[in-house]
Amino acid sequence: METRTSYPNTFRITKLMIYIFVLIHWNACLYFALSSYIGFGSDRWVYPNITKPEFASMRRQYFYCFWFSAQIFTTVGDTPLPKREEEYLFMIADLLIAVLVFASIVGNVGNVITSLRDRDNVFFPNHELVKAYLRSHHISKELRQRIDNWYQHLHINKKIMREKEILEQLPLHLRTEIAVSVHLPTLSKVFSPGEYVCRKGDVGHEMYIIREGKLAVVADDGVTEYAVLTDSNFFGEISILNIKGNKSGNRRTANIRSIGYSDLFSLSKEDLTDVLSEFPAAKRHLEEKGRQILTKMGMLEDTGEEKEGDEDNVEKKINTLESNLEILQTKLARLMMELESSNRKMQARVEQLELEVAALENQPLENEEERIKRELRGEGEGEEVGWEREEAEGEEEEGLDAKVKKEEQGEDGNELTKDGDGESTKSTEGDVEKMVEVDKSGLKDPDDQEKKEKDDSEKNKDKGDDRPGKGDGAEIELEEEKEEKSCEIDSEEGGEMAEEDSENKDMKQKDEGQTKKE
Ligand SMILES: Nc1ncnc2c1ncn2[C@@H]1O[C@@H]2COP(=O)(O)O[C@H]2[C@H]1O
Repeated sequence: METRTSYPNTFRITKLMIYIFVLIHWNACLYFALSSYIGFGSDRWVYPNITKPEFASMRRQYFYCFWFSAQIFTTVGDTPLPKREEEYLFMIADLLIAVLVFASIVGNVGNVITSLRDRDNVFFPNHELVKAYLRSHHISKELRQRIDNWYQHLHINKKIMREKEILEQLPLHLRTEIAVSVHLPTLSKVFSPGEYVCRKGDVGHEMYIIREGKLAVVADDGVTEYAVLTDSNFFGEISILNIKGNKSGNRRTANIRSIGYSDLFSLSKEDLTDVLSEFPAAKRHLEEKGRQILTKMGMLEDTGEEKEGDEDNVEKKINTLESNLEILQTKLARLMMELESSNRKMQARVEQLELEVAALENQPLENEEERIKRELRGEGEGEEVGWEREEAEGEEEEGLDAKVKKEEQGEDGNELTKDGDGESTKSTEGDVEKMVEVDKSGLKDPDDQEKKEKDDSEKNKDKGDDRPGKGDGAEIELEEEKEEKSCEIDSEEGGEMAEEDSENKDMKQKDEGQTKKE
C-alpha cells in the first residue's frame, strides 16, 4: 500500500497515528474497567463518581478515560498519583508501553523527514557540498551569492538535474510519455492569423508539427498558395535535414503563413538530429518527402546518388544475367549429352540397317548367278520364263522392303532409308543390266524386259508388306522404340497392305498371262 500511494510519508504518519489512537482507546477502556472495579470516585486516580451529573454521560466518561490514557502514553505525566497497588501496576505497564509508543512516533517522524530530505537530494544537486567547497577555496562572497541564487532558481523552477539518472529505471515508452507530458508545454508555440512562421531564404533552425490550426505554404507575392497544411502535418524540415542536392542548402524553401490561430510544436535542429539518429526509418521518410517537394520546385540538383543507384541496378542486372547464363549453360550441356547419346544410337541403327541391306542384296545375286549358270548350261526357253518370273518377284520383294523400311524409320531415319533405297536401287539396276545382256544373247526382247522392269518397280513402290528384314532379332534389340513405331504403322496400314497384296497378285497374274502369250 505504501508503495502504491503518491504520498508515502503522509501515509506512514497516518498509519502510526491510527495505531496510537487504537492503543490509547483500549487503554482508556481498561482504565474505566479498573475504576469500576476499584469503585468510581473512591480516590483521585480512579474515574470520578458517575452518579454526579457532571460525569454521568457516556460521552464524558469516554473523553475523560481517553484523555487520562493519552496523558500516560504521550509521557506527559500530568496524571493524579496512584493510591492503590492495582493503580500502580496499571501505571507502570502503561508507562513502559508509552516509552515504546513514543520511540516509534519519534522514529517514524524522523524517517519521514529524512526521506523528504533524500528526495530533495535526489532531484536537486547537493548544495551543501558545493558551499563547503566554495568556503574551503575562499571564493568571494559575491560569487558565492550568485551560486546560491542559481541553486534557488533550480528549486523554484523545479529544474531536476539528475532527471536522466532518475528515469533510467523506467522502460523507454514510459520515459517517452513522461518526456512528452513534461516538455510539451514548453515546445508549444502559438501563431496569430496572418503571422509568418518562417520566410523563404531564412536559415532553418527548427521544424514544426501542427498541433492545431491551418497554415499555408505561400509564394513570395504572399498570395499564391502552394499547399495548405493542417493538424498533425509538419513542415520546415527541408532546411534542417541537409538533403543532398538541395540547392537552397540550410535556408527555408518557402514562406509559411498561419491562416487562423495555429498551435505548433517546434523541434530544434539538434533535437531532430538526435532523434533521427535513433530512428533511421523516420529519417529516410522525412528526406524522401523533402526530396519530393524539392523536385516539384525544381530545387534538387542531380547528384551522384542517382548515378550510384543506376550503377547498383546495372550491377544487379549483370548478376541476374550471369546466374541465368549459368543455368542455360547447364541446360545446354545436358542437351549436348542427350544429342551425343542419340547420335550413338543412330549410328548403331545405321550400321544395323546397312548389314540388313547387304544381306538382302546378296540373296538375289546368288539366285541370279545360279540362273546364269543354268542358262549357260542350256536349259531351254520354257525354264527362262519361270526364271524371269522368279526374278520379277524377287525385285518386287526388294521394292517392298525398301518402302517398309522407310515407314519403319519414320522421320529420324529419313537419311538411312534413302541410303537403303539407294543400295537396293543400285542392285536392281545391276540386275536389269545383266538381264539385258542375257536377252541380247537371244533369250528375250529387251523392250519387253524394260517394260516389265518398269511395271515391277511401280508395283514395288506401292507394296507395303512382305518385309524380309522384319523378323530380324537384332533390329528389335537395337531400337525397341522404333520397333513400336513400325508396329503401329503395321497395324494402321495392315488393312491397306492386304488390299494392295490382292491387287499385286492380280497384276502378277496378268504379267504371267502376258509372258505366256509372248
Ligand atoms: N509545396 C509544398 N508542400 C508542402 N510543404 C512545403 C512545400 N514547399 C515547402 N514546404 C514546407 O515548407 C517549409 C519551409 O521551410 P523548409 O524549407 O525548411 O521546409 C519546407 C517544407 O517543409
